[in-house]
Amino acid sequence: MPDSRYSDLDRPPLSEAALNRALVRPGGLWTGVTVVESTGSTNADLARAAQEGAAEGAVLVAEAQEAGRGRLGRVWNAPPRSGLTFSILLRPEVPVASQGWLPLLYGVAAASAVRRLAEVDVRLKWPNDLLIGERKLAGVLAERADDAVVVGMGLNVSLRATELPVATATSLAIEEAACLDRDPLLRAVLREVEVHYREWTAAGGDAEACGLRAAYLAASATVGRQVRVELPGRPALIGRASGIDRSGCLEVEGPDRLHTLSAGDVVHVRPAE
Ligand SMILES: O=C(O)CCCC[C@@H]1SC[C@@H]2NC(=O)N[C@@H]21
Repeated sequence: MPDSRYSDLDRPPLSEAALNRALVRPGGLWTGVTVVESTGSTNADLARAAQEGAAEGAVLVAEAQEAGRGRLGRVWNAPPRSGLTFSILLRPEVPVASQGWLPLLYGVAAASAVRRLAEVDVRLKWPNDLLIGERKLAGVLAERADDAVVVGMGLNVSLRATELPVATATSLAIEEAACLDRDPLLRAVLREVEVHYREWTAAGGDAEACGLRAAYLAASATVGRQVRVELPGRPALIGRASGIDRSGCLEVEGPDRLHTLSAGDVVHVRPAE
């Protein structure tokens, strides 16, 4: 049954011109925002552009995605204009060992922007899922393209309960958030990413020195919790998430020893205390 609280009027298109006016400025990180009606994957498109030599700071937004890519080989699809699906192209000049912080940085920035604008309590499931309670509001996928990194985000804005890809997801509309307007949400996320990225690169990628590690721990819903981590090609690990190391890896106190994980799918197995 259609949900009478929503109509297509709640899903106005994004204006490329307005976004460029708001975000692109001399000396700023963002060099241009492109809005397309539909594409396969904004991450794949920007990865191709990166390989062809595109400069840092390109932003690509799609009103609809037909083959959106998620972490660990999953898909990310949403009805047109019901969310934000966009990618950015970065060329971080920091040591490779520190680059694992980039997806976490993005999570911290996006969570802070959404929290402020939408007035919802967003926390981070490692590495960078945005959660409200235990429900997923947004996901972030960082992919290497030669020496560039493409970071894409999918944020559920006006999805109705019947449109959620999985029952464990949520949207700003379902959470009765203070803002369902995609334009200010997108601007806020990109501005916050720029601030954190500038601080992190100025600190040579040292997440401790620029306060990123502390900001991540403050936003984390995972550290301190009992977790099950599904690991690619290995049995799942059950233990207590105890910290984040210097490279952004998750530390889990397992039954045998301390494990340091650079990838994996975390499940919070007990409610937060
Ligand atoms: O699995 C996740 O949680 C990450 C989802 C990331 C989806 C976004 S949508 C925009 C960008 N383009 C893609 O193909 N994927 C990312």
